[in-house]
Amino acid sequence: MNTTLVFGGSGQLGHCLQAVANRISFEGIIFPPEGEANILDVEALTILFEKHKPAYSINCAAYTAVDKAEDELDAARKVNRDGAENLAKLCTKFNCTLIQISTDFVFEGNIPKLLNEDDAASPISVYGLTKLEGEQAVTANASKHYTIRTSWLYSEYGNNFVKTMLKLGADRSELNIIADQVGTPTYAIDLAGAILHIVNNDNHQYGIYHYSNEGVTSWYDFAVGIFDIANVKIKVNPIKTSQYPTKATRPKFSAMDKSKIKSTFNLSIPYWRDSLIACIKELR
Ligand SMILES: NC(=O)C1=CN([C@@H]2O[C@H](COP(=O)(O)OP(=O)(O)OC[C@H]3O[C@@H](n4cnc5c(N)ncnc54)[C@H](OP(=O)(O)O)[C@@H]3O)[C@@H](O)[C@H]2O)C=CC1
Ligand SMILES: Cc1cn([C@H]2C[C@H](O)[C@@H](COP(=O)(O)OP(=O)(O)O[C@H]3O[C@@H](C)C(=O)[C@@H](O)[C@H]3O)O2)c(=O)[nH]c1=O
Repeated sequence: MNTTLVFGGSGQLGHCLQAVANRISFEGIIFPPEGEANILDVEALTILFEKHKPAYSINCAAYTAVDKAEDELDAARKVNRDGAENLAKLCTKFNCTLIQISTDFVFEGNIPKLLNEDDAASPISVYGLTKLEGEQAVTANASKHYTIRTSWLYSEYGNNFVKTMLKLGADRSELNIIADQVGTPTYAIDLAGAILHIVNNDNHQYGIYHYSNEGVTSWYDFAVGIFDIANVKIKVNPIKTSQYPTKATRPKFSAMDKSKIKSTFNLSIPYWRDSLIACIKELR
């Protein structure tokens, strides 16, 4: 039986992988505690690889605080680039396939079209830059890798936009939400299912893939959908990016084309609103 090691298992996607692996009785998946699986600690990682001899490693570990990263380039780069590079080198040494998770924020997002894997990445934030450097480190150092770019993750676990909206909706009567940033929300449970599907149906077509839910929306329409589905009465005002100043600049348009992952792995992807309904049902 193959062993799969998950790094960053205590984060949002890590929790979703645990939930889906349990649900589908996925065998041989291990979630080592962060104390034993710090992706910056090559010695500890080597011990783990020697012990478990994994066929797959899934890297969910990341520095994900987008605004904070603007003041913490070194800290973000350490985890997002150096950590990914450490895992890539060990995977090559131990003949393991690395599944690296990346982001739509590697794109500048100035062209209103569905982005595919060959479109040029040109990040406009420190977080996006360090995630792109992580992708490049993986491509350069892992002989077998699937690098999956995803976007706007949410779930019942960790911190995310859906939970923030529900929290704010409980004690505010009005909210201003940016309407001129467009992309696709992704239920992290769906992504976790897709990752385990790839492990189960590995056809060695290594490289970069895009995965989000289907459809395109703005943060404003996403928020309206959240309150509508959760039956929360609140006034939501559409605003421009310039009316909601943040440290990091975010792409205006970062919806991705998923044709490659769907055809390569025979995957079907749920529409974003259907998955949002499923998540809110879990949350309630
Ligand atoms: N969240 C989102 O909207 C999106 C996320 N992504 C990508 O998806 C992946 C998963 O994101 P998500 O689960 O939401 O992120 P989280 O921030 O929820 O989880 C990241 C996890 O990584 C852990 N971590 C940080 N540094 C290290 C380290 N040195 N060694 C081991 N673990 C570490 C964190 O632990 P601790 O909390 O203790 O620091 C945390 O548990 C990331 O690669 C992210 O860049 C892509 C698009 C959208
Ligand atoms: C809370 C709030 C946010 N917003 C806007 C700010 C921002 O443009 C957008 C989302 O804000 P958040 O800070 O929740 O999301 P953010 O952390 O920017 O989300 C990103 O995280 C990283 C990790 C990724 O990889 C990306 O794909 C993306 O999911 O909503 C409002 O307009 N009004 C509000 O009240």
